[in-house]
Amino acid sequence: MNSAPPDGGAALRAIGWPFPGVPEEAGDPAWAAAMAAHPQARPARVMAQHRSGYLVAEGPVEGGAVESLPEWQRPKFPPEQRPAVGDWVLVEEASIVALLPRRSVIKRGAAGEHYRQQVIAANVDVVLVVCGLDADFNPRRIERYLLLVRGGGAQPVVVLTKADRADADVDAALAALAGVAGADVPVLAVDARDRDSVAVLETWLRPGVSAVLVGSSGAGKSTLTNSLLGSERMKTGEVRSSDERGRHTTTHRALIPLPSGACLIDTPGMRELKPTGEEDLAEGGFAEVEALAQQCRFRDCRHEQEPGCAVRAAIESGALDPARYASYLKLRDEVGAAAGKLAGRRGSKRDEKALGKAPNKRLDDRYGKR
Ligand SMILES: Nc1nc2c(ncn2[C@@H]2O[C@H](COP(=O)(O)OP(=O)(O)OP(=O)(O)O)[C@@H](O)[C@H]2O)c(=O)[nH]1
Ligand SMILES: [Zn+2]
Repeated sequence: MNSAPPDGGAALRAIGWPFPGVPEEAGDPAWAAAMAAHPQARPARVMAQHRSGYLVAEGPVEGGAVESLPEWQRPKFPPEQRPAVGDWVLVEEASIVALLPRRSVIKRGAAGEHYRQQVIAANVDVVLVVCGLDADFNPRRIERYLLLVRGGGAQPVVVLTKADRADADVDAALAALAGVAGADVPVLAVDARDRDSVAVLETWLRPGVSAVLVGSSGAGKSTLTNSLLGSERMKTGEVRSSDERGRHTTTHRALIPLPSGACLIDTPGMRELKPTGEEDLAEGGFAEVEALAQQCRFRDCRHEQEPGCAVRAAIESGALDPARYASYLKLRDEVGAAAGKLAGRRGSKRDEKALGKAPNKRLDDRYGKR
């Protein structure tokens, strides 16, 4: 049995431990099994990479450096399987002994010399997609964020800031997003500077929830964070020191406990989301465009000059917004290009003939030959 922490798990809960109660009551069979296999270990949450190891937290105040599992340091170990910010690990002494299975993940495609996937954050329950109701308001950008965060297992919530501004047209924005966000994505308009106004978000920020903010520069993410923190605000910059062995003094920028009981994960990677190639345009918010394409007379219709094209007909009748369709095409190409690189990488790793062609063919079927 894992030893119960003296506070019954409250410290872990403040940094997003997803279950009420003490750790050995982990409400997830895979987690419970991993914990049973390491009875001396304590759960901790990854805040950052740290030299060859990681900085982890066991509560809202302290963080410490721990050693990584040796296999994670092998150059060929798949980077997306190494711990990332938000991952839960089991720690014994000052070493990680296990990574608890991810409940959700936000990844991005990273093009370099070799195509890779990067895990930006793990175990994120809620993604707040922040966009200002000023000149920055852009349904296309929101559409893009929704596509990139869906599929990873997190719930997106669109937060329209600057609703208090004289030039904000809340009704027009909600109308523009009606076909974009879908019934499963809440859209809320707030004054991010006002604590009472942002309180509507607390429905999604309950204890045990881990949330991240995405949105372009100036959208109001820091303002929103400070309002959600309310009177706790000062704690974010607080530095505590500790003499315990193996402990380092650190601030808790990566995991920010909120008074509502949720935990905000703040990591720079959230600023640059790019398709991984695994996104699904139908599930990612473009179901109606994909459904239209199914109705074209020709299965390989390019929606250009072909007769019987349902997509063009919908644009002409006003049923499909041409800007949304243009955005769909652009994202489809981006996802398709990333998917091609992903398939190429997977193919080159195994038998080119056996596996390399199959994913490419599947992608051609889905997205057309490019
Ligand atoms: N009137 C009004 N101003 C807001 C609101 N939200 C943010 N602002 C202002 O917009 C500016 C940018 O807000 P930030 O919170 O710094 O934006 P950010 O998303 O954190 O920007 P980066 O740190 O560059 O990513 C600041 O001057 C805020 O005061 C709002 O709801 N209403
Ligand atoms: Zn067509």
